[in-house]
Amino acid sequence: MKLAPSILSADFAALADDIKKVASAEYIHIDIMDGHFVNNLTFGVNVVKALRPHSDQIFDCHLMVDNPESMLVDLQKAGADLVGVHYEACPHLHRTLTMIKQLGMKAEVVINPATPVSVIEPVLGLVDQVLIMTVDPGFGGQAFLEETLAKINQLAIYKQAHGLDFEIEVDGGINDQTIKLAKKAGATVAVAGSYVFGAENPGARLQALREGAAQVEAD
Ligand SMILES: O=C(CO)[C@@H](O)[C@H](O)COP(=O)(O)O
Repeated sequence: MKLAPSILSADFAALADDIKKVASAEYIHIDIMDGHFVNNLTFGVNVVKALRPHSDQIFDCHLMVDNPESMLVDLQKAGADLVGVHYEACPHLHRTLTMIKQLGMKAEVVINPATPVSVIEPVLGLVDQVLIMTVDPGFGGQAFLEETLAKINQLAIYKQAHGLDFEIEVDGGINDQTIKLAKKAGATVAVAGSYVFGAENPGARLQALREGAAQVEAD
């Protein structure tokens, strides 16, 4: 499984130093929140740009914002590799995902825990990654919602049945135990914030996640 440490739980005064502590991860997960779509405000395009010279990892930008289309060009210039937009924030989802791809970035669609997989079926042929939120977005440190496991599994089955090729990412409440449930259900990428950056040694936490995931076979 690929790992995506979320800098939402890193030290905001030392982000460049903190991402070096998770250099063994495939992705850096960057939660961009606008205080409208979710009730929290984090960082924007300027932070993506400032961090870019400090890492060669995939910058996985999760947009928890209204009107995400308005920041796509700037995100591309800042060095984002993969951009996730919420189904719940995009009335013209097909167009928004196409715009991400035309800008040369990988496109991801994100759904909240209460949103069914069926609503994104029309865009699954377009995307590089689907993010199934395993908590309601906005804050780190929440408990993994086990109700989302059925959706992960449903998506994995749909992907296989239709011969599609996208990663299935999970985000929220991931630790060395819940990563096993997510992998068994079919997830291929795991975001983890507080479990990684809340520890003295974030690198050791990544290793624990890898060991947890290695103990299970996907369904
Ligand atoms: O998108 C979000 C929260 O909205 C996440 O990326 C959090 O950063 C996950 O934090 P933990 O649940 O792993 O602490």
